[in-house]
Amino acid sequence: MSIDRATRTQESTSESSETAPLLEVSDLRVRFSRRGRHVHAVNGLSYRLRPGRMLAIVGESGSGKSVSVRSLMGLLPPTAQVSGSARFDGVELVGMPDKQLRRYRGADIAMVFQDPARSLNPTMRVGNQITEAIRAHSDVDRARARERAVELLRLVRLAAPEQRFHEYPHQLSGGMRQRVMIAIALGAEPRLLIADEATTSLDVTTQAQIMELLLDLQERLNMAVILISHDLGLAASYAQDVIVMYAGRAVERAATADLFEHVRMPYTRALLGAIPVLERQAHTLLPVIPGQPPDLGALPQGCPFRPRCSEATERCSEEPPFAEHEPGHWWACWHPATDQEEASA
Ligand SMILES: Nc1ncnc2c1ncn2[C@@H]1O[C@H](COP(=O)(O)OP(=O)(O)OP(=O)(O)O)[C@@H](O)[C@H]1O
Repeated sequence: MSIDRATRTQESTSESSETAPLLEVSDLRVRFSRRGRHVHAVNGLSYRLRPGRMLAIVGESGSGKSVSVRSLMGLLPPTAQVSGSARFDGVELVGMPDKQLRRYRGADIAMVFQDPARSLNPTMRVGNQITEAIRAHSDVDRARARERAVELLRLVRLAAPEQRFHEYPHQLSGGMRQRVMIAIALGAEPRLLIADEATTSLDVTTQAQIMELLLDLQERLNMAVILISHDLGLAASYAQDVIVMYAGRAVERAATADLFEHVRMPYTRALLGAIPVLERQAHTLLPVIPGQPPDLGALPQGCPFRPRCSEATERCSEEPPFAEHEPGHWWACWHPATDQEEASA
């Protein structure tokens, strides 16, 4: 797997660890309750994110990735009960009234989703959609907002931005629409951009271009980025830190190069091991691991990965704590892999 970039960026870890975190999530929990049934979608998630860094949250479908970030933005249905803490620039988001939260949503914190075709207004020229986003968050006149919209289209590397400004979403390709969505998100000059499977529906070449763009913007604007993805290859190539989620909880977390070079958790190892070596060069979707993730409404006792884990023993009926076992490297497992095992795998 290509981790050159991760290795390079990891070198700056100690330097950036001096910077105060922009986002500090502690023991975040989300529970959906309906007719007496409780679904624990997020179970005690904690992480810190500094400006100018990209954190990837990866895991199989249903592991709680999207719910965890949507809960920060107040984008969950009323059946969701959110607890714990998420401090953005020192301000607590959990429990903040929606009216107040709206000031952050789309402004300081912006989100880009998987499906730009659905997120864009089909009846409105793309330039006007960006102009509106700019004016919604800053006090500029229409002419200045239009200039800024063209600048943003140029920033997201859309060819012929003046011409594209006047086009409708259906006149653009999927990759171009995703660039427009990013331009809209950037219109408010967010300090945190959350990309939720934002490149999943794109072909591999366009996906790489969009990711390069995000990386460039992150560095130039000192923006923090959370990348939600099924795609381990994508995480390895672009993010500086990775959290692997399983059954609503973080099961392994480390700087990217550390995680991929010293995999500890059997679940992460299974995810990596199931990717054929040749395909690791390309960005591949998460492979299928035998068995199913557990029902979040009826979690097994102990480690939630136990029923699918080749290393499981009696001890795993007790839940392993998620702890920092090596500097900067966290995992939740009684039987972590060693470097020797990794080398012979
Ligand atoms: N509105 C809801 N009501 C009840 N349960 C929900 C609701 N939304 C999500 N969930 C539960 O939360 C779990 C986690 O969902 P989430 O969308 O965060 O997973 P994910 O890891 O992002 O997966 P995917 O990539 O498929 O979106 C789901 O398995 C589902 O059981």
